Amino acid sequence: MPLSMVQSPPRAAQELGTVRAEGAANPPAAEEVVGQVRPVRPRVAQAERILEELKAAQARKQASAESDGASSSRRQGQPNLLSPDWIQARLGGAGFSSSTSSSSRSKPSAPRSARTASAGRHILDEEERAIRLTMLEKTGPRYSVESAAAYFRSRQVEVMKRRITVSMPLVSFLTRVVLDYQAGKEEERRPQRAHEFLGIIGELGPAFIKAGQALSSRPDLLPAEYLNELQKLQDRLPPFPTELAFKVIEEELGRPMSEVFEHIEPEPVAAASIGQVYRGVLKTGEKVAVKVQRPNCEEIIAVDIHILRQLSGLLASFLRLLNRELDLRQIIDEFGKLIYEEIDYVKEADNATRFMALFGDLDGIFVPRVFWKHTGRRLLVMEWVEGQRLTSNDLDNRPQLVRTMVQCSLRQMLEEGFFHADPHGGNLLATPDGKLCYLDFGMMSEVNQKQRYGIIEAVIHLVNRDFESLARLYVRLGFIPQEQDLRPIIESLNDALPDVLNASVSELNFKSVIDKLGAVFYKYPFRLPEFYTAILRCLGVLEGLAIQIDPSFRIINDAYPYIAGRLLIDDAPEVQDILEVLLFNQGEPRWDRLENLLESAADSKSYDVTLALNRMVEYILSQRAERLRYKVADDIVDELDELSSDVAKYAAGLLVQQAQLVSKQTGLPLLPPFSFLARSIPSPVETQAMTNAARLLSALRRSQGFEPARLQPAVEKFARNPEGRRILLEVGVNLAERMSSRTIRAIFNLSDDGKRRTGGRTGSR
Ligand SMILES: Nc1ncnc2c1ncn2[C@@H]1O[C@H](COP(=O)(O)OP(=O)(O)OP(=O)(O)O)[C@@H](O)[C@H]1O
Repeated sequence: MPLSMVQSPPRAAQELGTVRAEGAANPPAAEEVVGQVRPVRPRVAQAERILEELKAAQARKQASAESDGASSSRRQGQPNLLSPDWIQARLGGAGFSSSTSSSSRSKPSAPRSARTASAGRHILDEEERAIRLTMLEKTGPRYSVESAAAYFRSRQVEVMKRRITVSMPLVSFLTRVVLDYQAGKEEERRPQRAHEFLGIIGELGPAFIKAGQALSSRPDLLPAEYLNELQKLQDRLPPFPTELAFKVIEEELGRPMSEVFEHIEPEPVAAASIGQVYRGVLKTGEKVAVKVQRPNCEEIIAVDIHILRQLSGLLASFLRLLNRELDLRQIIDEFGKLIYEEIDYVKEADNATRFMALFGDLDGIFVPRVFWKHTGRRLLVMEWVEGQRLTSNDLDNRPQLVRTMVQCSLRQMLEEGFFHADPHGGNLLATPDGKLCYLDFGMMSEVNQKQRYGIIEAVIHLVNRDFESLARLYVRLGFIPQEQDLRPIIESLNDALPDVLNASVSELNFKSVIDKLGAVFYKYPFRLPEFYTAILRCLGVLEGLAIQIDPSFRIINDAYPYIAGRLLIDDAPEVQDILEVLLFNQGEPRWDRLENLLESAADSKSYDVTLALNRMVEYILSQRAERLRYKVADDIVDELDELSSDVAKYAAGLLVQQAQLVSKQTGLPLLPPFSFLARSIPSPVETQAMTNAARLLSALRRSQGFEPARLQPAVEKFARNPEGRRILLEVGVNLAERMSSRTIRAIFNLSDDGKRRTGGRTGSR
């Protein structure tokens, strides 16, 4: 693969950056750019001196705080040592903005909790990050169509050569597919063509490999055969020469490597499309992983995206012949933004720092620390982690590691909304002390609160096979256009999923659900946002990895209890909306679903049943449940009435049975009242109402946080509320009425079959 196809001048990336920063229509000539020197060197010494001062001051501050128990430094008028302003002032302030604004694309600085969360081990990371950012270029590489166009205007010949290399295999491939289509053989030949496509993409270099990987999780764009082939794309390329890597390291450090590293092994431990990783030791003694970007990586990627955009019209006309209408430019631009994030190692370091702050202290999780002081846009220095691959047979705690991995991923996606979107085997290690270590923070994804609720809702509808609600949710989330007729989609979902979902929750294989859903996404005009495809990919990868370790593993087995627990304890209005859709059908309670939810949630560690019951009380008393609560109360009366009658009959039947046994063993006649009861009471059989109640009680008892005493405040709250009192009174009176009428009927031996309710829990099953 001609990686060096576009040989740019040494500072071409900087030039791209210059054009970006200035938004100039005419790019500066390459020679002018080569002459630019970044003001890194003098600042290194200066900033390091400041860092030393800062560390010393920090130590003094801590010591004084420990001795007098107060943060006296502030009171004595000392500056806030962490403030970017202070750092900037010490640097002379020339043209550098504050740490957080110095990179407009960077995530906000790791939250303060980062320091408390990972206290001790990483106390100075944030300060080092702030200092380091003042030394780096203001912004990292940023995807800009205009800047690329301006840059490549003066490099037409190189672009043309690359364009021929790229377009030949792509156009010839698409021609073959169109011919298949016209011959009515496209579906039949799809697996073969998908395989050819994989070969072509793999040969075209980093931008295409990354694009192929991104496409592999886009069921709305490609059929399953292509997705499956593209998922095999190996992000492994032959390593580039170590001398070049060391050159990049020195450029990024702004000084000789020997000033920072005691030693770096000459052979990389891994080489991927964007960079390669070396193992080394810092002068200060720490073992580190040194990730170095391929030389000219930004230009290699920029030219390919530029060419893809140029070819988009032609490619789209091929797709039209296949009856696919796609906005290729928009898709390419989305991809461009993603890949540009990946080639900025400061962004990756930011991700790692943020990830550590959020998850580094969780039980069983390890996140390596970033050495900010030595990290740059093309160089990432991280703590070296000794560990084995998760799939290694030598590990004896693999099932535990899998559970930790799944629980941590769910927490990332559904609680914090910041998740590792590429948790494959190479990015997860098992450490010698039994922890799960995450590596490679280049591909992270974010989900906002609303989207998180959307995911929870989608899983709930899927598990309950409520495809109508699922389709409506997709419209609400903007995956399907508003005007789309939903009936065929609901039908397709129904047709596609019953086989899969007929399995019990514990047998449900997530990959097959994704595949079947994917077929529907492909057939109808779905446009899936990045967060959703990232989640599907992440869950699919997790399940695949987990199954390698434990073939019986089903991700939904761990995910559903977690989601059920979240639903029951979260009091956000969005969650109440989901619960209403789930638990009521046109005002009729669906008790079986509540029961399933409570049962599933019982297996979740992050769920507290007392909290859930309190939430239910609050909900029932709330304004929004006004129309539902009396229906709920009626059903409870039915249920208790039926249950008490069944239990009484069962107990009486049991007594009679025992008496009959004794009479048989002793030869004595059956005495009253047993002789009387034996005529009217059938032998004891556990009824549906009793089974349900037993299941419910057992689920409550096994739930985290179940303590009857803790329920008291909720009960009191209910009883003190006027509406609650009215409901209690109504339940009490109705129940008493039913019971007395039942007793009278029993005494006079009248049948009560006609009185049995038809609705309620058992009735709605
Ligand atoms: N901190 C570390 N400690 C030990 N090994 C590491 C560390 N970081 C990276 N590695 C090794 O280098 C390999 C590649 O690292 P990483 O995944 O970060 O690179 P990449 O270029 O982004 O690759 P890809 O995206 O294909 O996974 C890892 O699979 C691991 O073997």
